[in-house]
Amino acid sequence: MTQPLFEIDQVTKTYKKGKVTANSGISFTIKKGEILGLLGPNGAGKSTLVKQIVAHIKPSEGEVRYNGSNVLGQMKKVAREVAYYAQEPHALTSLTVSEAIYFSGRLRGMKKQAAKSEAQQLIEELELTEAAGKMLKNISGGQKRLTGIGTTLIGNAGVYIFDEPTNELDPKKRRLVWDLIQKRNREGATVILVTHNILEAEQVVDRVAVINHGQLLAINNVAELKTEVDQRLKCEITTVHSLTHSKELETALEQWGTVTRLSDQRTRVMITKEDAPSLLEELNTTWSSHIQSYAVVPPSLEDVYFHIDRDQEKEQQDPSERKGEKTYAAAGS
Ligand SMILES: Nc1ncnc2c1ncn2[C@@H]1O[C@H](COP(=O)(O)OP(=O)(O)OP(=O)(O)O)[C@@H](O)[C@H]1O
Repeated sequence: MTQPLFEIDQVTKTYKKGKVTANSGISFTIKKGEILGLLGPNGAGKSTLVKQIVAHIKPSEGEVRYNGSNVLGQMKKVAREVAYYAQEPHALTSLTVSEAIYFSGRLRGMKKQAAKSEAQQLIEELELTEAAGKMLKNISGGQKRLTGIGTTLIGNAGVYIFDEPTNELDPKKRRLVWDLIQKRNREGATVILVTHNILEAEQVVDRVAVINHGQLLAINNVAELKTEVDQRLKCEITTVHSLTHSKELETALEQWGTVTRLSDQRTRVMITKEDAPSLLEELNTTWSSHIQSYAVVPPSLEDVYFHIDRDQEKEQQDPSERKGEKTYAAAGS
């Protein structure tokens, strides 16, 4: 078996003499060349985990190994080979955009000329040309983020860790950033991505680790996670009038599966894949004058996330509901 790139082994971090637990007993591996998403709500312990991975935080217990050795024993190598985009804004506010990107390349061991030309290329790719000569303290929040992306991408690190890279960016810039991250991954880089933006993450990640209350709740590829949650499809229907005035339609929909009213005129029916064609035919014939539009959608990563989160909330409320048989967390896979 090929050795994983990172092994996160029973990692725990506590603060305030053990009173605050940022994470607890987390174990999983990261494969070379994959894009792994870390999902979880605010305060879940995601940033703490990535800081442990890049050796910025020493675990209270357990260890993180990079290519088989503890990251704490090879901090210079890790700093050179693992580019980390932190959530906190850039500290070097008196540098210009191009200086910040150029010097990051130099710190990663690049020769002057190579750093200069790659910085120039990244400035163009990130559409920062107009801001290139301005100091970081004088540019917008979004431009600061893009500069941070540039300082992370320069120098072909091999591993990129991004903590919320698309915060504060407009939709066009977000797309630009995802494209650049995916391009690096196609060239062989490993990417770890912390994000709240599940819909965007779904487009780019190979596997997802779901974290909450400092614990790893699930790790698997998106398709597998989805089948573990619910194999039914969602049929979302917009009616011409409120469903309150179409009792017959509501009763008819209830024959197909669980009906949820999303708003006055929007309704969701959970249906099996096999039933979908017949339901659509009925909507098109019997109910066509009642219906404005409909769409059949498979479960999304967002559904997976809320499903897992709901399970954990239940377990915390009532430990007797602990679901020993749940097999989301394929730790070490
Ligand atoms: N230096 C610290 N001292 C005390 N508690 C801390 C410290 N850093 C983090 N914590 C606590 O550890 C927990 C996990 O924090 P962390 O920043 O890892 O979460 P996160 O998932 O990255 O959250 P967000 O999505 O909001 O950035 C939180 O309860 C946080 O308050």
